[in-house]
Amino acid sequence: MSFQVSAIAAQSLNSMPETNRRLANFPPSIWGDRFLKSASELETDHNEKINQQVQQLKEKVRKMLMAPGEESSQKLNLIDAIQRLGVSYHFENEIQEILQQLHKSTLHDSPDHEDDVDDDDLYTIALRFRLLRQHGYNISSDEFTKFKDNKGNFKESLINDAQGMLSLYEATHLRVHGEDILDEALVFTATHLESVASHLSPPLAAQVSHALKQPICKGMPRLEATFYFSIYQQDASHNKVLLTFAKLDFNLLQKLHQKELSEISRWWKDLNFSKELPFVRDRVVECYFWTVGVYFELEYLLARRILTKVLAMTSVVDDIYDAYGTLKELELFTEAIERWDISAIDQLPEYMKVCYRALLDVYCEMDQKVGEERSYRVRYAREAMKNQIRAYFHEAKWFHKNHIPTMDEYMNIALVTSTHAMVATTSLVGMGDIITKDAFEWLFSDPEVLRASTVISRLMNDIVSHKAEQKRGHPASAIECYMAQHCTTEEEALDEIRKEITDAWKDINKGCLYPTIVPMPIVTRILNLTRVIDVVYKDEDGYTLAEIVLKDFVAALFVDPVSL
Ligand SMILES: CC(C)=CCC/C(C)=C/COP(=O)(O)OP(=O)(O)O
Repeated sequence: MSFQVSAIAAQSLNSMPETNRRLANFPPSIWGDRFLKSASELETDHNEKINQQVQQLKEKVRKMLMAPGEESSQKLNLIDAIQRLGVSYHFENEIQEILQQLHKSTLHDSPDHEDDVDDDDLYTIALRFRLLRQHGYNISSDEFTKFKDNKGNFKESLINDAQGMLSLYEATHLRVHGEDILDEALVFTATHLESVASHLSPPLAAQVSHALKQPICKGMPRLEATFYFSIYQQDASHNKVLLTFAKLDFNLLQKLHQKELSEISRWWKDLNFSKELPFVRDRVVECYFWTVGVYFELEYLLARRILTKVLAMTSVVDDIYDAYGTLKELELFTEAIERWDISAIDQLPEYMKVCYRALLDVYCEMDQKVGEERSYRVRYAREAMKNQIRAYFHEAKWFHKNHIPTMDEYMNIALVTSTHAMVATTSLVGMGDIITKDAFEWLFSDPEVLRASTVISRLMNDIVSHKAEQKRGHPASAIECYMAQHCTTEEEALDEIRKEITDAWKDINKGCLYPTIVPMPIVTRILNLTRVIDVVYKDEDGYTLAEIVLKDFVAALFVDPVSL
């Protein structure tokens, strides 16, 4: 779908002379005041009771997890269920301890490991591989060779083992460069799962078709949990304590998210952009969804508030640079951003003043909230935003000159305008003591994992949005640049770009393995940001066309409680 486009001769909102502006006529927000209203309803005694119940159930789950003497395959299944139901954040140390032990026994082939009679089926081996890789252990993929025949193909008999194939399929998404066996395994499992999906019994059939669209490791954990509740419930051997705990915990956290979203919606409404800047996308709810994809846990409350506000403001600035602003105005705004001083506001047209003031206010609030000791974080975040806006201006100049850059030239700038590096930097500002100056320096050194994540963000966005953007008038995207440079068709350009995305995921997987240069929670932010991209830009420009893509996801996370 493409939205209506018009280039109009508009009287500027602040009686500037008549100017030719591109208006994208973005679809309005679908949420209206929905999240604004709910704040007062949220704090109830009822929550307190549920809180107590959750604590009791949590202890029961912890005991199950730490119970000695179970076969490792059972433990793996329990860990997998805990993770997929979205509650592994309660048991990080316990899970780490179990997997560390398992990894040791896998490496040394200890007697414990040999005693495990049930651990050499495809399902269990692939599950163990996935869980260990997900937790940063660089376990070898060689073990999968035993599922090949003497011609080097995966054995035909595996086709009858849908559970095993699904488990292997999920494991392949953690592959790094050079793991040809997992490349082959992905083709093998995806092909056969597609052909058997419709013949499988209900929970497995739903699981397979979901997995083919959204593999676990690329999905947003909280969203995946909402899907997995019903799958797990239909499994006759499911653990009732765990399921009840996970559902109650989900609903409790949802209340907290609703409260935050209500506060953020209030801030957004008070900015009055719908009147002052009616030509920009109104997507504050989707920005909060994005942020919850980066971190959903209770402890990241401040980090979420900071990141959502920056995302919402970036979206406004993006629309001004991509569409509404004239080149002259953009030059003025870019200069004002370099100065980063409220006195620079005088040089701006009225509509830009509104945006500039709101942007600076967000960073002032950030400074106040993090306190003096952490104000260095805000300086990094500000630098990242300046880089971002410089790059926006660069793209705007290309557009006004009708310049189609080479791919290298394009990527140099477009990786910055993807917002990803700026968002990753800003995501650390409100986090706890684990963040140090070194973490920011690392981000600013363009590490491979961040670059890969940025490549995915830019290219996935371009694939789904370039047609509508070109129609309304927008700087060339990767697709136009690639076609012009290599004289290819659009389909050929898309094939090449999709390969780059696949390669970039391998870099991300590698970057998430120990040893990492910075603490894992920092790398996890980058991984989570990439997952958001996979969800938002999989088939459509889900951010702009929020009604088509994100509406149900937003409702699942912030509107509908899980039924018990
Ligand atoms: C939630 C986030 C990350 C908000 C920041 C604003 C933004 C750049 C959104 C994507 O817009 P786009 O698809 O128009 O980007 P581009 O102009 O780079 O194509």
